[in-house]
Amino acid sequence: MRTLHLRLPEADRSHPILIDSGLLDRCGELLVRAGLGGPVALISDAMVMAHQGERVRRALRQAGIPFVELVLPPGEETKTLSAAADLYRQLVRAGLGRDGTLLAVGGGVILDLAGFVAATYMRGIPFVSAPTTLLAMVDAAIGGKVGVDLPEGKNLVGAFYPPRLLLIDPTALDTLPTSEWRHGMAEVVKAALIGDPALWEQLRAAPARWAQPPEGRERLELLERAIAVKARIVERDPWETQGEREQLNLGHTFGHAFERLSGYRVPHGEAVAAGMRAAAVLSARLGLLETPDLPHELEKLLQGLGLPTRWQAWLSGYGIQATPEEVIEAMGTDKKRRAGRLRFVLLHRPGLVRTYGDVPPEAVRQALMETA
Ligand SMILES: NC(=O)c1ccc[n+]([C@@H]2O[C@H](COP(=O)([O-])OP(=O)(O)OC[C@H]3O[C@@H](n4cnc5c(N)ncnc54)[C@H](O)[C@@H]3O)[C@@H](O)[C@H]2O)c1
Ligand SMILES: O=C(O)C(=O)C[C@@H](O)[C@H](O)[C@H](O)COP(=O)(O)O
Ligand SMILES: [Zn+2]
Repeated sequence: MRTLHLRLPEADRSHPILIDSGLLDRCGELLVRAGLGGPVALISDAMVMAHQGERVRRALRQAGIPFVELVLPPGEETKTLSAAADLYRQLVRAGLGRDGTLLAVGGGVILDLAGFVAATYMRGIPFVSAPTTLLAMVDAAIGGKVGVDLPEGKNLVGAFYPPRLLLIDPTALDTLPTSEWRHGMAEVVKAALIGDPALWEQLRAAPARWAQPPEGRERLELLERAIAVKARIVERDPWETQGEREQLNLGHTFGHAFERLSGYRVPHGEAVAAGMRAAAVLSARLGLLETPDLPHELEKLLQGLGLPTRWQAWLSGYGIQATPEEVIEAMGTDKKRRAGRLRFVLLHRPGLVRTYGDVPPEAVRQALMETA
C-alpha cells in the first residue's frame, strides 16, 4: 500500500491518502482504525452502487459498522443545493449525529456534493472519500474543495473541507466506462501541463495508449504522477489565497462557462479539454508561449484521447448553440474575478503557467473564434 500525507496548515485537517488495490473491500476496517467506527451514511450514485456497491457494503458489515445508503441519480445535474437539502433531511431521519461519518463513494459529483453536506450538516461531521473515477482520484478527491453548482455559475457554493481519510482503489476503475476514463485524462493532461513536463512528453508520445485505462503498474504510476502535481500545489496554497492554487483552474474559466451554458449537461472533463485548448490559443495570442507549437500539440493530444478541442462544434453535438459573446457573458460569475475583471490561467510552457488579470476582452473573443 502507498500512503501519502496531505499536509495542511492546521494539523487536524491534514490527512492520509491511501492508494492500493482492494481498499474498497477494506474500507470498514480502515474506518475503524482511523477512529471512525460509528454509524456511517454511505453516499453514492446508482451507477457506482451497481458496480462497486457490494464491495463497500460487505466491508462495512464485516467491520460491524451500522450504515444507511443514500443513493443519488448519476450526473452533474445532481450537484445542486436541492440535492444537498434532501440529503440533510435523510441524514436527520436516519438519526445520524456528530458521532457518525459520511462516506462518499463515487466520482467528482458525489465527492463534491457529499463533502459539502459533510461540511455543513450539524456544522460538520467526519468525511471520508473513496473516489471511483479517474477524474476524482487525480483531482476532485485531493485538496478539500467541496460544493454545488448554481444555475448562475459552477461551484458557486461550497467550502474547503478535507476528508479525514482518502481511499484510492485503482481497481474501482475496472468498471469505469472508457468515455469516463477519457474525461479524467483531461485533468491528467492539465496536471502534466501545470507541473509535470516529463508526463506531458510521455502522454504526447503516444496519445492513443492513454485513451484506455492501462493496467497494473502503469495505471498506478499515472495516478501517482497526477496526484503528486495536485497535492504539491494544494499543500503550498490550500485555501487558494496565495494565487498558486488558481493554476489548477487551467482551462476552467472557459470550461465552467461551457458547462453553465449547457445547463450542466456536458461532462466536466470534456469542458476542461475544450477550455484548455482555448486557454492555450489565448496564451499564444498574448505572446506568452515559449513553445509556439503548444496549442497544436495540445490539440493533437486531446484529439488522440478522444476529447473535444473545438468548443462550438462540440457543444452543438449536445444540441447547444452558443456564440463567443455568450461564452464571455457566462464567464461573468467566475470566482477568480477581481474588481469585476476576469482572470485567466495561461501557459508559458509545459511546467510554467501563471494567472493574468489584464487580458483584453478582444483577445478572449479572438481565441474563442479561433477555437470554435
Ligand atoms: N473538488 C475538486 O477539486 C474537483 C476537481 C475536479 C472536478 N471536480 C468536479 O467533479 C465532477 C466531475 O466528476 P466525474 O468526472 O468523476 O463525474 P461523475 O461523478 O459524474 O462520474 C461520471 C460517471 O461515472 C460513473 N461512475 C463513477 N465511478 C464508476 C465506476 N467505478 N464504474 C462505473 N461507473 C462509474 C458515475 O455514475 C457517473 O455516471 C464535476 O462536478 C467537477 O466540477 C471537482
Ligand atoms: O482543486 C482546484 O483548485 C481546482 O481548480 C481543480 C479543478 O479541476 C476543479 O474542477 C475544481 O472544482 C474547480 O474549482 P473552482 O474553485 O474553480 O470552482
Ligand atoms: Zn476540473
